[in-house]
Amino acid sequence: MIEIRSLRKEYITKKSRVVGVDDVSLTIQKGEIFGIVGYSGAGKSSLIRSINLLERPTKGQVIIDGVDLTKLSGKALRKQRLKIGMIFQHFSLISSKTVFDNVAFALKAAHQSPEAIRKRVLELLEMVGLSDKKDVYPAQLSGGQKQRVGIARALANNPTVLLCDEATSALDPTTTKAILQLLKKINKEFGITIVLITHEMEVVKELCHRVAVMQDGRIIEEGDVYGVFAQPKQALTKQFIESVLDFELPSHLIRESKGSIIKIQFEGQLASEAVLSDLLQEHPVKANILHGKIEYIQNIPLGILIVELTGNTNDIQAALDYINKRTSYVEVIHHA
Ligand SMILES: Nc1ncnc2c1ncn2[C@@H]1O[C@H](COP(=O)(O)OP(=O)(O)OP(=O)(O)O)[C@@H](O)[C@H]1O
Repeated sequence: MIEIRSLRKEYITKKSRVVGVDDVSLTIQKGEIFGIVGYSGAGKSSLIRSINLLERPTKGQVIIDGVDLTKLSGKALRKQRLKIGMIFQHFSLISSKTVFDNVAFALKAAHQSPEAIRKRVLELLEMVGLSDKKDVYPAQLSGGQKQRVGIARALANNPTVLLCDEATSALDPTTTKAILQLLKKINKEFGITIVLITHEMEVVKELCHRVAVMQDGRIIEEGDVYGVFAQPKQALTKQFIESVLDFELPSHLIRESKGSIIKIQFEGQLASEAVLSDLLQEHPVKANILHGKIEYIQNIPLGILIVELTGNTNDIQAALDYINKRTSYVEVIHHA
């Protein structure tokens, strides 16, 4: 378990004092995949780098499995850090070393025997699907392969925590998916707690169990991923969600509409109920579907339907009341 308590990170520059993280408290459970999302400058890097003390917090505590890292230094800190692996946006591999030696490097730092190192490196390279690349140099690898080496290196000392600093931001969508699948597998098979920072909500949707949204150094919203996607509370969270779930109706559809255009949201098993056909049997309105989709978040469906209702005002109001009762969320986007 990771407990972050009242963490503050200030940077003192020649001209000013910049607050990177402003009083953040967070508990991340063992075995969880926890996403931290925010725009550039929100403080995500400062926060994740404080977890392994790559940045030493100005104030506050970082307690991992009961050990307060902020109280440690020197050898004791280096020993605890072996339990925390980290991967980076630009991979941070050593260009003059082969794939094998890049991974072995992490084990040498932990003073393992050459035989144990060899066995472990081969095991790790097989796990990330790079056994055939062990003797090549980073420059000969694709971005996705480089990140696989980064993952193998990060896992070398059997950490309990893996920190991912924008780990897929430099990769194309297909490679991103493959790396996210690998991270999912690692989390499932080894029960490693994963903390990742990203500016892409799509990554959170694919991978995370819980998410926190950061703005100006603070966490402004936190919750399980399905709940945050289905019912975001803060304006910034809504903006992030829209980047994944939203779409724009062609403006002529809205201009020419003679009824009410509504957005209906169906959560979980409600997504498979025949609400619209029931509605049309019970209410004298017409329903014209303008857009519809079902997203699966953590394998739970979230259905979104945009419908134009036409009929007389009272019937439309009664239809809206009916939909309200049967679904999770309904919003009138436009009234003719
Ligand atoms: N070494 C530093 N010296 C001074 N200010 C810093 C330093 N590192 C970060 N900051 C400042 O701290 C704030 C948070 O930056 P941080 O890099 O943590 O945000 P971020 O959300 O990770 O952004 P990005 O996605 O662009 O990396 C910013 O105002 C940034 O300018």
